[in-house]
Amino acid sequence: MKSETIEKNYQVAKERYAALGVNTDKALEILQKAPISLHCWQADDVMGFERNTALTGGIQTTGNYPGRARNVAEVRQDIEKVVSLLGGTFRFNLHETYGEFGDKFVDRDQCETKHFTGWMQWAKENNLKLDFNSTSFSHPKSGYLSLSNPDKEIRDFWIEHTKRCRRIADAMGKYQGDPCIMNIWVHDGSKDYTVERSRYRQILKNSLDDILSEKLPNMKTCLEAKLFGIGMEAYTVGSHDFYAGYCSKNNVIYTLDTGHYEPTENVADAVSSLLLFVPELMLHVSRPMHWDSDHVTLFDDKTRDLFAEVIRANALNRTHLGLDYFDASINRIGAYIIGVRAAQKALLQALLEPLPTLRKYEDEGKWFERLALMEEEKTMPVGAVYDYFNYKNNKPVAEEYISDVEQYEKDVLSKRK
Ligand SMILES: C[C@H](O)[C@H](O)[C@@H](O)C(=O)CO
Ligand SMILES: [Mn+2]
Repeated sequence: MKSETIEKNYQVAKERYAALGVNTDKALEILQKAPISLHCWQADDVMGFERNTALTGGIQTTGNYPGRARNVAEVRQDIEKVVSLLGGTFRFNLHETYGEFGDKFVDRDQCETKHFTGWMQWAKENNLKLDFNSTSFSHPKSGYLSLSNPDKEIRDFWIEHTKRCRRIADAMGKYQGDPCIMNIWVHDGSKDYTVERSRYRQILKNSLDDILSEKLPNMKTCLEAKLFGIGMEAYTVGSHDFYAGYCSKNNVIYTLDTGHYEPTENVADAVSSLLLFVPELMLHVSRPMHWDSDHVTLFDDKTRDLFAEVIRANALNRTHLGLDYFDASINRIGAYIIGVRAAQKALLQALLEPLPTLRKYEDEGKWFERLALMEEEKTMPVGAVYDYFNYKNNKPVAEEYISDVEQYEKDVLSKRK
């Protein structure tokens, strides 16, 4: 798009929003600084680099599009490409299985900071802050139960793993001068009706109490709830109720993954409730289709609602923004960019909402006026403001990035056999 067109469109949009009392320049400043945590696992279909094991834990990638990153160097190369095509601020979200373990096999209860120093240096060089995740899936000891396993030996193995991951996250946070956000998601659950629901939840609670008893100043832990997994349809130990209770009681960050709730539930509605009782939220923005299928995040109603709720609750400074999907059926670099841009557009649209007017209408019981303005908002020129954001960042505007992604596929991804 021509520079003059982008600037002209922005001026028109700016005036249109200003007429509603909204300052587009201010919204762009906030968008620029709002960090989005890029999940490492879209690059390689959640395989990691520990050893060649199948993906387990009730999650699944589908598709066999060529160009999957096969090693640490390729993930870095891909993420550098992704970031080069995006405006804004980014973090990078690593799973433990993406460590640099060398030739010797390092089991999960043996992981150490030294396996991640290469990532720490790379992140610094690329102006990224790291986030981290313990990894309980895709391991011979994963089974159906990890931290909630009645078998002490298996449970202790996962407790040790998770404690070590927290220490690694702490070292990352110290190195980068900014807390590393460490997510704990365990797949624990059961395919069929379960009698001892209470017992496993009691065990999970005890394991978490033990894990979280260590005070680590440079990291923050968050706990991710889930409704069900593949092969774990009947019961998930770490359900929403479990973690909402645990996080509220223990002042722990709750991870809200948009793919982890009943399909007709409005996940956005959880934001304002949870934030009354937990210190912060971590978002895993995903797109479930029929089930927790982890399709690429889009600028759809659910994503827009989610970001609108964060802004309406005045909670951007208490919300960590992350993505979580893994689509192996399309170009993976393109998948990252579509998802990030969708999240940024949703955040921008939320920042451009004429909130004082809407609040006033609501207070005065003017519900027709409230509904009318919310309806008009949908077709306001948010696209022109977002184009200007990318243009100002010297990044591809609108669909221009498609050809960059195609070129990278030709030059790099297609050569990975
Ligand atoms: C790979 C991630 O840990 C995983 O996607 C988790 O966050 C999740 O959402 C599991 O369904
Ligand atoms: Mn998730």
